[in-house]
Amino acid sequence: MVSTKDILSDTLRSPVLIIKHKDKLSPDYVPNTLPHREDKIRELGYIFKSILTGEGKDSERVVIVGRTGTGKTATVKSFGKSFEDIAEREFGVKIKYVHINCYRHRTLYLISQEIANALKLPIPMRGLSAQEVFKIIHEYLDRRNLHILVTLDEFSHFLNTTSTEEIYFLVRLYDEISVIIKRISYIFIVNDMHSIYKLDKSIRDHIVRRVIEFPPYTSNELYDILKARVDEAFNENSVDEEALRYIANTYGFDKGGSGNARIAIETLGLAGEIAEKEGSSIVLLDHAKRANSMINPEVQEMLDSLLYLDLHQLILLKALIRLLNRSKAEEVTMGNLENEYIELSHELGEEPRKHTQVYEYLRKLKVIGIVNTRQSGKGMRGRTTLVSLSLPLDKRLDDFITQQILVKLKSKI
Ligand SMILES: Nc1ncnc2c1ncn2[C@@H]1O[C@H](COP(=O)(O)OP(=O)(O)OP(=O)(O)O)[C@@H](O)[C@H]1O
Repeated sequence: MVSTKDILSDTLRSPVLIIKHKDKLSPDYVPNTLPHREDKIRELGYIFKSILTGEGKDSERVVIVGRTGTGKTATVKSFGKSFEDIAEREFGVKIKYVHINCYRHRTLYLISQEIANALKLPIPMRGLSAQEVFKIIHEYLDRRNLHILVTLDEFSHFLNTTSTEEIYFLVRLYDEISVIIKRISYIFIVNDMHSIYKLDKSIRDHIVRRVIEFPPYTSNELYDILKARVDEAFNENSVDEEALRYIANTYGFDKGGSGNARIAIETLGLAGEIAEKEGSSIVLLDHAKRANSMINPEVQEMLDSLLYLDLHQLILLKALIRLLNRSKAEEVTMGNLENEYIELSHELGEEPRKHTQVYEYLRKLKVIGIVNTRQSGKGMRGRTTLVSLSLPLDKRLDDFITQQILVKLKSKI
């Protein structure tokens, strides 16, 4: 038996856990709600409705196109599962949703096997061709009065590696096998239309009937997605608003980011882990910044672009770092930054640039993405620009900038 004292002692000494359900942060997890993809689910519903009402005699097809991390897989999987349920419950129609990743299954044969597996359909051991397997599948669907909706995710891998005959067979299935009811419909997922447009028209027209585009997420959209994920995966009140906003702004397409929800969620998860490791009970802005610099591929590009900055742009950046270090604040006013810049310029034997020029430098640093600016809200006298660093204050970054300044100063002599 463990004593109350021991239990309590263990509990009090054990690290603070911020993340409640780690699995809900995994890239494979499909949440119940998909903010900002509701209209896409509706569109899919309209397209495949004809299978339920029996009015469509054709095999339905739709192409889903969008950059990486725009929710294509999650949305389609979520749609497929609900579609199966509602079809049976409310319409008495049996539909099986089958999701196949063409990166893993990039031949017609492997695709036919995956469909058979999903239907739990035993395929005779003797070597059947993919075409024969498709016929057996169709006979089975007829016998069971079943439809299947097959999603071919990462479809470009199939198009780029398989033979024209196989592509032709897959998409012109009903020219090859004669049936009364066409029971197989498709969703094709691609990152761009390139691999489809280069196909012969006789194939392409059987793929591109309808297209649904998934645009990259804006920062406000990412914010809603992250917020919903925080509610599912984290303990209550354990993620600071600022941290969330920072991640959303970093990846928001409208702010120059990639609009990729996967990386945004990954950053959130890592920020949670960093905070936990440090014994913090809340994920703060600095945790998010550090997570970002570990994950974001754009950070390296940002550092590379520092090599192209002018001497005075670098001095301004160094002044910002010095001021942030000294004040231990997250952001500084433009006025203070300018004073620091003037002081540092004098220390380096440089004539400080004019006010308007300094503003121009700041704009450049903002475009690169290394600094953020915002207007102060109420509470400060007048409105002033507040400047912060978008990377964590890190000694390596500081040293790198100092070194670049020295290089530039030397090359002037
Ligand atoms: N609207 C959303 N709401 C909640 N989570 C989302 C949303 N969109 C994407 N996600 C999450 O972001 C991650 C990436 O999404 P998903 O895999 O669906 O993107 P994708 O467009 O299929 O990317 P890829 O082209 O790289 O396969 C997943 O973890 C998914 O759950």
